[in-house]
Amino acid sequence: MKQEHRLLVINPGSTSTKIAVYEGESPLIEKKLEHSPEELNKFQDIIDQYDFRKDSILNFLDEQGMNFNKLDAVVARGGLLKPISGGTFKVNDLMVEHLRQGYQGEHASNLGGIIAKEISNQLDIPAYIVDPVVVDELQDIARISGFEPIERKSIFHALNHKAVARKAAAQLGKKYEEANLVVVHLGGGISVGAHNCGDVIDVNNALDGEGPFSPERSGGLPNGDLVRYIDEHNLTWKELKRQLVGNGGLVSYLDTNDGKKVQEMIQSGDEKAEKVYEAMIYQIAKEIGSCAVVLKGELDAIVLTGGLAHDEYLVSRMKEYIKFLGEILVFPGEDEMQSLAEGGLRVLRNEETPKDYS
Ligand SMILES: Nc1ncnc2c1ncn2[C@@H]1O[C@H](COP(=O)(O)OP(=O)(O)OP(=O)(O)O)[C@@H](O)[C@H]1O
Ligand SMILES: CCCC(=O)O
Repeated sequence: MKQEHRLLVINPGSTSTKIAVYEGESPLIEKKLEHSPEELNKFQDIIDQYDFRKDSILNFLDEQGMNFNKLDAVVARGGLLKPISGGTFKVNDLMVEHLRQGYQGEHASNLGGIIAKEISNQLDIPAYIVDPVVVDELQDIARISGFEPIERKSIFHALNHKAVARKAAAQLGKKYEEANLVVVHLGGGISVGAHNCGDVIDVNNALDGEGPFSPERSGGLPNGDLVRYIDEHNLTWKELKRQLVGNGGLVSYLDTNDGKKVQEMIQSGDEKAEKVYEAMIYQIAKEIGSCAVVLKGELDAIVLTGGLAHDEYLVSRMKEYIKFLGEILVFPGEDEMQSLAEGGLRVLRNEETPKDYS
């Protein structure tokens, strides 16, 4: 009988590192290693977490009695590289260099490709990344910001967007390449993308202050007031990022990034929590409306996904705003580990040629 390919899958997120071992499409081991703020705050920059994250992964796999020699590849979630098209990329030295330097900035997923490459080098097997956060399929007009020195960028939860969009299209009896969808990833960050026949032609840069606020991100802010705030507080770029990206949004107003906690606050009559949560839903709904306009109203469905899509209160409040736009499909949570494994398998099975990062 033909042996299925075995893959190690690594997905470093802002507060956790998800690990899995797949045999074909089936997970043999799955683990989410949670990292407390106390653990992570010890590190100045995300890249400084490299040894800590790698050791956490290797220690866990050792505890599981993992036989590394049976692996065929390591697949990881990739980070803030140069803008690239979607698909599976082989991790090469240039990619590792760009992930280390944070070519387009800092993000936990920068660590994915670097750790994957190191483990794969030791085992003499390939390392891949799939649909990294810099997948760029923007239509040209969407690149224009309104101020010439600054161009809009595509930075979003591409892996989950693409995976869920394919599922939604299948549910609608269409190929992804034939469907028009507005996909809404509701995680620690929130990205809302207009998917036009297989390409994400416009999306808010979820990491860099575009679009709605989210559990951890401020989203777009009034420019003038932001500049005054930086000036008054004498902030460096790094200090500002720390406030707006990790400590913006719900964290800034309610001191938590946890949607379930916010729900508890609302249920116990906390009026501020209710108002702020409603404002987040309102901003997301506005962004969905923008994407519906980008698609000129010709959309097959709006697709809600990510952790917050588990929250029935949020989903029903959201529907009040957007139901006039058409069908709404909900895929709570994310399927990133499975999507990473599938991206690696397509290459190992010679169904797809891995792309070269150059
Ligand atoms: N049942 C639920 N009710 C309300 N909120 C929930 C529920 N389950 C998860 N969440 C919230 O979803 C958010 C996290 O979503 P998710 O796990 O998709 O994000 P992440 O992976 O941490 O970050 P990102 O997706 O931005 O990379 C948190 O605010 C979490 O509390
Ligand atoms: C995936 C990039 C956007 C974010 O982390 O919010």
